Parts: sequence; C-alpha cells; structure tokens
Amino acid sequence: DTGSAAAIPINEVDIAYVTPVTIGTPPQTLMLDLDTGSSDLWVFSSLTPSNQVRGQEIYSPTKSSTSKLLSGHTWSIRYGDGSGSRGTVYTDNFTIGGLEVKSQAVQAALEVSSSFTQEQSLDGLVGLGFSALNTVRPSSQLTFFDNARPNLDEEVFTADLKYHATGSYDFGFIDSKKYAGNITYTAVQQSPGYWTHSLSGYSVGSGAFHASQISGISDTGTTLLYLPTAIVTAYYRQVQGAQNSQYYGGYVFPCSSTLPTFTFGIEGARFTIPASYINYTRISPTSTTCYGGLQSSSGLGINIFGDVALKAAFVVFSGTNPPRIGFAIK
Ligand SMILES: O=C(NC1CCCCC1)N[C@H]1[C@H](O)[C@@H](N2CCCCC2)[C@@H]2OC[C@H]1O2
Repeated sequence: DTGSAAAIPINEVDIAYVTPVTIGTPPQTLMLDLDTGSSDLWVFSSLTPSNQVRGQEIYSPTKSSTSKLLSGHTWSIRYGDGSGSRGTVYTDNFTIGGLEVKSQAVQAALEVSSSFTQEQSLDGLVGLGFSALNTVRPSSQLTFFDNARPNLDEEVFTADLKYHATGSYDFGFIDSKKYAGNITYTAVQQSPGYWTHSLSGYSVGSGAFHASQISGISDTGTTLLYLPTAIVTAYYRQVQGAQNSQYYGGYVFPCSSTLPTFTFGIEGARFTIPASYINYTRISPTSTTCYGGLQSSSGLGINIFGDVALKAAFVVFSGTNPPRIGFAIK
C-alpha cells in the first residue's frame, strides 16, 4: 500500500502544516498536524468542551459505526511550547491520502490548552515519532505509521514541506519526482522516541563550513530551527541590528536587514536554507522588527530541526531496522 496527502500551511508564516485525514464510517474529515516530534494521534472531538472549540472540525465517535471505546484508557500530553491536551481513546478506521489503517487508536480530547483552541484550522495531531513516546495508559498505542508499516510497499514516509506553499507527505514510497540528485541517509537513534540524528556541521552565508557533529531531532511539528547558542550568535553577528531580546524571547532584527543563508550538513551533503525562511515574521503586524527562524536551543536541552530547516529539503523517514533519515535537494 501507499498514501499521499497535502501538507498545507495554516497561516501566512507557515507556523504549522495540516493534512486532511478521514476517521470512521461514514468518513469524518479533519485537518491534522503530522508531527514527527510526538507519538499521540489526538483530535478535537464531541467530548471537547464547547468553550474550548473555536472553529475546529471535531470527531464524533457516536456518529461512526466502526468506532469502539478503548475502555479504561486515558492520555495526557504536554508539548515543548507548553501547549497540551488530554482525553480518552477510541479505535476507528483512519485514512491519510488513500492509505487506511483499521482500528487506529484515535485519542479524543476532553481538554485542550488555549493555544490549540486559538488555532482554528488545526483539528489535532498525528504523531509520527516512535511509538515508545505514546502517552495512552494503561497500554500505550501504536502510531499510524507503525500500524500501516506491515502493508506499506516500502517502510518509509516522506516529508516535502514548502515555504509559503502546499507540500506533501507520502507513505510507503519515495517519489523520485520530488527531489533532485541522491538521498543522503544518516543513522537515527530512536531512543527515547524522537527521530534523533546528527548534522555534520554548518556554514553561515558564503563562510567556511564548520564540521561538527550536532545531535538533534527532525520535528515536523516544530516551526523553527533551534541550534546551539554558539552557532546562532555566529549567524546573527552577520545581521545588522540583530539582538537577542529577553522581551521577545529570542533573536530579533530590523525587517529591512539583509540576512545570510544558513547551510547544514548531513554526512557529506549540504543543504542551504534561504534567508527568506529565516526572516520568519514581524513581531506584530505593523512592526518593523522581525523574529528569526533560527533560534538558540540553550533552554531546551535538545536541538530541534524544525520546519524552517526541513522545508529546505526532501526528507525520508525510514522505519527500517535500524531506522534512518534521508535528506535530498529539491
Ligand atoms: O511544542 C512544540 N515544539 C516546541 C517549540 C518550542 C521549542 C521546543 C519544541 N511543537 C508543538 C507546536 O508548537 C504546536 N503548535 C500548535 C498551534 C499551531 C502551531 C503548532 C503543535 O502541537 C504540538 C507541536 O505542534
């Protein structure tokens, strides 16, 4: 089997991408954020208090003839940005881009935090991290990818995220039309459950490449690129008027500044992030101060290769044994 679905930016700065999925019988369509940085599949539901729902589509298990309550099971998740949700669990038929998993664990939200309520075009998440991170108790549940794997033509899914445009997620095959040249693979450390791997180094603009093993996670659910402070300060030293603002919680600069590109290595391959991706957003609609798409990871305890980096490449998440991750120019 294979599947292929759109990855649609939910706003004009690509804060997140959503993908249409169908749940149940007859099919209920929701727009979910495919997130390689977590492993819970949860949705706004008929059980979510109405004062926490603001325009989202909801999953109603009682309207599906194939839904089953997973009795006695609950879940609760907290994300790195402080957002979170919790609830109960059903199994139902779940499809992404024509690829169906029967009896997928669908975690129905009984409560969501305010940042989810405020994002009216995001109806939940599909965790594509390793199933070890799943929060359902007393028995943890498998991700969509882990459930689909035995039936996939190839044990992979790919992410082709785009800057200010709709990209795609493919399951079970690698579409050679979506990239140029070769795919460079590197080893993944799957414990504790993220797609953890190393960059082989970096360069700023036309500067020299600094070879250095930089470990982090490739996370489609994180908007920005978070790297060690030394690298980030070296980058913003090249930006007129840049400063690390306590007030805004990161590097800001005059929107008129000229930004250098940022290049990261995967083994011997090099991937260049255009300056436009790093000129992320104005700090407020009328401001002339802009917030950077490259920020320091020092407070996080982990480096995060989020969408700002991933959208500069075609990325292959390979569930082979051992797992690996591949990057190609597109
Ligand atoms: O918390 C992180 N990443 C952290 C960012 C700060 C540095 C550490 C990692 N990712 C979340 C993201 O923010 C959420 N958000 C929802 C509203 C629209 C935007 C996306 C969405 O839900 C879970 C995941 O995706």
